[in-house]
Amino acid sequence: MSKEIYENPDLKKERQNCPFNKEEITHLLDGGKEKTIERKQLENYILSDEQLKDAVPMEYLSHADKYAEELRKACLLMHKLADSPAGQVPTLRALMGAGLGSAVLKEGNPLALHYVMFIPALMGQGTIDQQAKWLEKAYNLNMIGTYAQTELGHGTFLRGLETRATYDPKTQEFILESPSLTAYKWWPGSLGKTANYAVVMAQLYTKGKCEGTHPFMVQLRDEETHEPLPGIVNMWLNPVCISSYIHYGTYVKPTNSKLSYATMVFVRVVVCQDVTTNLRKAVTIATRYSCVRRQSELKPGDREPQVMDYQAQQNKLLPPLAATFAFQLAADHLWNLYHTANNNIEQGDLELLPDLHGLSCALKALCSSEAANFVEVCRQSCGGHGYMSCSNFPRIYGQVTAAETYEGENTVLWLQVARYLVKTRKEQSGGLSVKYLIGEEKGPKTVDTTLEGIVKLYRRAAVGLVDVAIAELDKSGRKGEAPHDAWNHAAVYLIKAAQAHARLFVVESFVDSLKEGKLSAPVRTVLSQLCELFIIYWLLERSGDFFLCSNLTKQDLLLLNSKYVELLAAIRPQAVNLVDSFDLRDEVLNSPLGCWDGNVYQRLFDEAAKSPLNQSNVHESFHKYLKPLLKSNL
Ligand SMILES: CCCCCCCCCCCCCCCCCCCCCCCC(=O)SCCNC(=O)CCNC(=O)[C@H](O)C(C)(C)COP(=O)(O)OP(=O)(O)OC[C@H]1O[C@@H](n2cnc3c(N)ncnc32)[C@H](O)[C@@H]1OP(=O)(O)O
Ligand SMILES: Cc1cc2nc3c(=O)[nH]c(=O)nc-3n(C[C@H](O)[C@H](O)[C@H](O)COP(=O)(O)OP(=O)(O)OC[C@H]3O[C@@H](n4cnc5c(N)ncnc54)[C@H](O)[C@@H]3O)c2cc1C
Repeated sequence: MSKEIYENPDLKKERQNCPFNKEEITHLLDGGKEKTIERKQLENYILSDEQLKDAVPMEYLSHADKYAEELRKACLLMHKLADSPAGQVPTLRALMGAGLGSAVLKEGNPLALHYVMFIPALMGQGTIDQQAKWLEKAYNLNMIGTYAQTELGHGTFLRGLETRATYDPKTQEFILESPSLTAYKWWPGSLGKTANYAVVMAQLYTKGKCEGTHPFMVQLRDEETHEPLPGIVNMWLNPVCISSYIHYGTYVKPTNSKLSYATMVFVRVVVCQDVTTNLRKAVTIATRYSCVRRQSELKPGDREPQVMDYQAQQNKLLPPLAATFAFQLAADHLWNLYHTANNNIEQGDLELLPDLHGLSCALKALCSSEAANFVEVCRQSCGGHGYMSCSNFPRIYGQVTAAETYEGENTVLWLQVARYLVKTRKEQSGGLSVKYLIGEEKGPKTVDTTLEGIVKLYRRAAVGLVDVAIAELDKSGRKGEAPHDAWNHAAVYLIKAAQAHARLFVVESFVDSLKEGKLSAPVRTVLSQLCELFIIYWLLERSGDFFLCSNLTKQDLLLLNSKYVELLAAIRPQAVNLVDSFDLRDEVLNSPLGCWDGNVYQRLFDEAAKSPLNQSNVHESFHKYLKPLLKSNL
C-alpha cells in the first residue's frame, strides 16, 4: 500500500487555489523549460547517489575528517561529471555554487577554485601556447589549481602585493620569492592541502624595473607524491608568466594594464547569482516555517495564528522574497553584459571593460551585502530553531557574508564604482551609466507614486548623489586639498552615490524584465506586486537619499507607506506558492525548518537525535569532571 505522504495541514491549505502557474516562474528563473528539465535531471543524477550522502552530519566530524569527507565526495562528483546528463559546463556551474553543490558538499568544495578561478584565469589571460599546454591538463584534472593573489599583508591593494617575480634574461626564467612574512600567500582556497599548481599574482621585475602585478603559473607540489616542491616556503620556483608580455627578454606593455584583473570580474559576476541562490534558500526555509509555526495570540481567544499572519513577520520576509527576483534578473543582465564585453575584449575592443568593472563591482557589493542582511532577518524570523546548526541558516549566512569580503571587499568595490561614476559624469562619456547619468529626468521634480514615478525617483537619486559627491570633491579642491585627500574626505558621499546607482540598476532590471517578459497575466500580477513592494521598500529604507535629490514630501512618504502595507497583505497569501516556485529540493535546503512537507517538529527531533551526545544518557565527562565537582563541596 502506498505510504501516505505527510503534508502539514497549514502548508497544504497555503497551496490550495494557487492563482498562478508555479512552473512558469520556475522556468523563468531557470532560463526556460528545457533548462528546468536539465536541472531536475542533473539533481536526480547527483542526489540519488548513495555514496554522496553524509553518513553522519558534517558538524560532528573533526576538521581533518570534514576535509577528507568533502574531498572524497568532490572527487566522486568529478568522476560523475563525464556521464552527466546536463553536460560539463552546466554541471560544473551547478556543482560549484550554493545550489546543488552545497547539497552534497556542505562544508565547501575543495576543487571549487580550480574551476571558478584557476581555469578562467588560464582562459582569460594565458597565451594560445600556454592554453594548449595547461588547459587540457586542467580540464582532465591532471592538475589541480588555485588562484593565489592575497597575501598576509595585502588583499585589496594589488599594487602593494609583495611577492616578486624577477626575470633572469640569462636563464630566461622568473624567480618567484616571498621577501617577507607579510608576502606569504594567505587565503587562496585549496592552497593548503589540495592544489598542486597555482596562478600566482606577483610584481614583475625585469631589468631592475617593476612592471606591476602579473599572473604566473607555479607548480606547488610534486604531481606524484603531492609533497611541496623544494623551497616552496621561500618560493624559488620555476614559474611561467601567464601572459605574453615578455618578448625575447623585453617587457611589452599589455593593451590594458587591468586585463590581469579580468578573472576577478568573472567571479564578481557569478557571485551575484550565487548569493541570490543562497538568499532563495533562506527565504524558502523561513517562509515555510512561518506558515507551519503557530505562536501567541492575534485575536483574543482564537487559536494561535500562523506567525506569517503577523504584519511584522510579513515585513521581515516579503522584501527578501521580492529581492530574490530582483537580484536574479539583475544578475542575468550582468551575465549578458559580461559575455558581450568578453567577446569584444577577445577581439581587442576594450570599450565596455570600465562599464563591466563598474557594474560587476556594484552588483557584487549590493547583492552580497543585501543578501547577508536578509539572510540574518530570515534566521531571526524563525526564533530559536533558526539558531540551530541544522536549520542551515548558520552555513548560508557564513557563505553570503564571505562574499561581502572575497573577490573585492565591498567598501573598496563601492569606491571603485564611485570612481567610475564620477569619471563618467564629468566626462559625460559613453558607457552603461550614460543611460542613468545623462538620461536624467528633465522637467519638474514633482513626485508621482506610480511605478514609473518611483523609478524616476531612483534615477534622480542616482544622478543627484553623484553630483553631491562631485560637489564635495570640488569644494575640497577649492580649499587646496590634494585629489587623494579630497577623495578620502568625500568617501561617505561617494559610497552613497555608488549604492544608489547599484539600486537603480536592480530596479530598472526588475521593471524592464516585467515589461519585456512573455508572462501570463497571473504571473505578471504577482511579480508586479513583488516588484512594486521591493522598490517601495528600498525607497522607504533610504528615504534620505530621495529627500536630498527630489521633491519627495512627507505626504508622499505616508502614501508610499500605506501602499507598502497593502502590498504585504496582497502578497501574503501567495508566499508559500512563490517559494515553491523556486523548486528547491529538501536536500538543497538541507533544513528541517524548510522541508516541503512541513513536518518540522519530527525532523528537528530526528536531527537532534543524531548528535553523538545523544547516543548515551550520561556522557563520560560526567564521571571525569562534573561528579568530582559535585562532591567537592566548594
Ligand atoms: C570546463 C571548464 C569550465 C570552467 C568554467 C566553470 C565555471 C564555474 C563557475 C561556477 C560559479 C558558481 C558560483 C561560484 C561561487 C563563488 C565562489 C567564490 C570562491 C571564493 C573566491 C574568492 C577569491 C578571491 O577573493 S581572489 C582575490 C580577490 N581580490 C580582489 O578582488 C582585490 C580587490 N582589489 C582590487 O580590485 C584593486 O586593487 C582595486 C580596484 C581596489 C584598486 O586597484 P588599483 O589601485 O590598481 O586600481 P585604481 O588605481 O583604483 O584604478 C586604476 C584603474 O583600473 C581600473 N580597474 C581596477 N580594477 C579593475 C578590474 N578588476 N577590471 C577592470 N578595470 C579595473 C579602475 O577602474 C581604474 O580605471 P581608471 O580608468 O583609471 O579610473
Ligand atoms: C572565504 C574567503 C575566500 C577567499 N579566497 C581567496 C582566494 O581563493 N584567493 C585569493 O587570492 N584571496 C582569497 N580571499 C582573500 C580576499 O580576496 C581578501 O580578503 C579581500 O580581497 C579583502 O582584502 P583584505 O583581506 O586585505 O582586506 P583589507 O583590504 O585589509 O580590508 C580591511 C579594511 O580596510 C578597508 N580598506 C582597504 N582599502 C581601502 C580603501 N582603498 N579605501 C577605503 N577602505 C579601505 C576595507 O574596506 C576594510 O574595511 C578570500 C577571502 C575569504 C574571506
